[in-house]
Amino acid sequence: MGTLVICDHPLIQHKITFIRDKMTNTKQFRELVDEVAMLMAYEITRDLPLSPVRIETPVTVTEGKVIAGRMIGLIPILRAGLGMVDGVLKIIPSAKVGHIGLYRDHETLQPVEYYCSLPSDVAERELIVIDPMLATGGSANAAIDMLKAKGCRPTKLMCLIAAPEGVKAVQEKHPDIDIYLGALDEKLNEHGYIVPGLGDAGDRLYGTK
Ligand SMILES: O=P(O)(O)OC[C@H]1O[C@H](OP(=O)(O)OP(=O)(O)O)[C@H](O)[C@@H]1O
Ligand SMILES: O=c1cc[nH]c(=O)[nH]1
Ligand SMILES: [Mg+2]
Repeated sequence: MGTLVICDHPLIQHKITFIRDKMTNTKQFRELVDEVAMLMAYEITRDLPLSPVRIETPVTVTEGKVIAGRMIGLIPILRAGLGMVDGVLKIIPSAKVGHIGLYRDHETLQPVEYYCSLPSDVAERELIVIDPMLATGGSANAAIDMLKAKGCRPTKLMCLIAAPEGVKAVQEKHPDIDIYLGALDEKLNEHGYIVPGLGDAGDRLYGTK
């Protein structure tokens, strides 16, 4: 089973509280999501391998450590996943970005695919799937399915807020994936929304409702 990491650093908890607040406007919401994504990237990169390098300080020659060149790809699920990409890229600037377009049918809650564009060397990269919301888990599972079907190597799923139902669904279907969350909420409501959640992440990011 992949690991489940709740990134509950006080800064992340503080910012998620304002992200949840319905009085937070679109501009503030976007900025906060960007900041939390950046802070979560710190935790997500904790296992990056290092290699030694000899450098010269103004005082002496010494051995430092640098990231050992692991190739990473970020796969935001459109639309809402886009809101977290720039924050992660601030920490992992060499990552390439592929996009998967999925929307959740409002009646059936099933994900519907409408776009897929991946970097040419995607199969050589370790992929992090990004979406602020993990509700039923249908969208995340569909994105991971699509990547695996193309011979790619998704290893991590990064979400701002999840419902226990979504975590369980991904763990059952893709036990090889490590899940990183900013918060694990209580439940889904009868409309498939996370409670307490933050409402519709895409609409709040882009002001579409
Ligand atoms: O776990 P699930 O039950 O699949 O729900 C989560 C999905 O729902 C939202 O996308 P939405 O369908 O609202 O599309 P949008 O990002 O374009 O708003 C969210 O960003 C996830 O992709
Ligand atoms: O609570 C939810 C569930 C799915 N998608 C969202 O944007 N919010
Ligand atoms: Mg939406």
